[in-house]
Amino acid sequence: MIVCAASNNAGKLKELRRILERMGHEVKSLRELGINLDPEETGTTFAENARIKAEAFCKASGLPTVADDSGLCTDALHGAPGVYSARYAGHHGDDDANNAKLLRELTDVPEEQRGAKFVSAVCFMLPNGRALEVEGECPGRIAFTLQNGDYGFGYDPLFIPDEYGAPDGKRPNTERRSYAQLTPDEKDAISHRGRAMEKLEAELPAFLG
Ligand SMILES: O=c1nc[nH]c2c1ncn2[C@H]1C[C@H](O)[C@@H](COP(=O)(O)OP(=O)(O)OP(=O)(O)O)O1
Ligand SMILES: [Mg+2]
Repeated sequence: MIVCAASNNAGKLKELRRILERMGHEVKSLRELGINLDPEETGTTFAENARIKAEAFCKASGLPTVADDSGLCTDALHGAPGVYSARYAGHHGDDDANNAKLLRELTDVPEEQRGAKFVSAVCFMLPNGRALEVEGECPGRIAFTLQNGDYGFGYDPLFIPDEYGAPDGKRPNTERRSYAQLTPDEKDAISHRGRAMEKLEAELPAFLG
């Protein structure tokens, strides 16, 4: 089917597009649809915010719409930045400032207390208002310095997933590669978003009836 991938974040959009295309859908971005809208994310949970975005963009596009609300939750900061991940350093979507702030907040936190997880809530909404909501998580750790790679966006250079995808399944991340140092396939197989979309794919046939 033709699906609106509803994100104003270029890095996230790229991931949603490739996963949805792998699922066999035709993807339209907000830009391709001429939709210039940034709904206020007033929810207190990832799921609430995903639904707010899915609803707004589904209305605007008239297409089945996929929205994702996601973020990084750290143990040492009791779940922060969480739903505030995009605006952690104050200015929405300033990845460099957000990464710098996270490193600063965790300056004296030792390795064994640097556990974290990435969370993605995905809401798939039909123009008739029915919605399918799923969530995915990826456990990992926060690095001590930026580990930039050939890929990634947002907090990717600071997140070390516990495992990553390999052709023969998943393998433990003993090399401590960051999300930014994984190929798209290696990331999608274990990422919060990849896992949420895996659930969506599994539940979609029954939902559509
Ligand atoms: O795989 C990821 N790798 C790195 N960083 C990530 C990832 N997934 C979410 N993130 C970060 C980006 C942003 O700081 C926040 C999401 O905020 P979130 O409101 O869901 O997205 P957004 O405002 O960037 O775009 P939009 O709402 O239009 O989809 O978490
Ligand atoms: Mg947002």
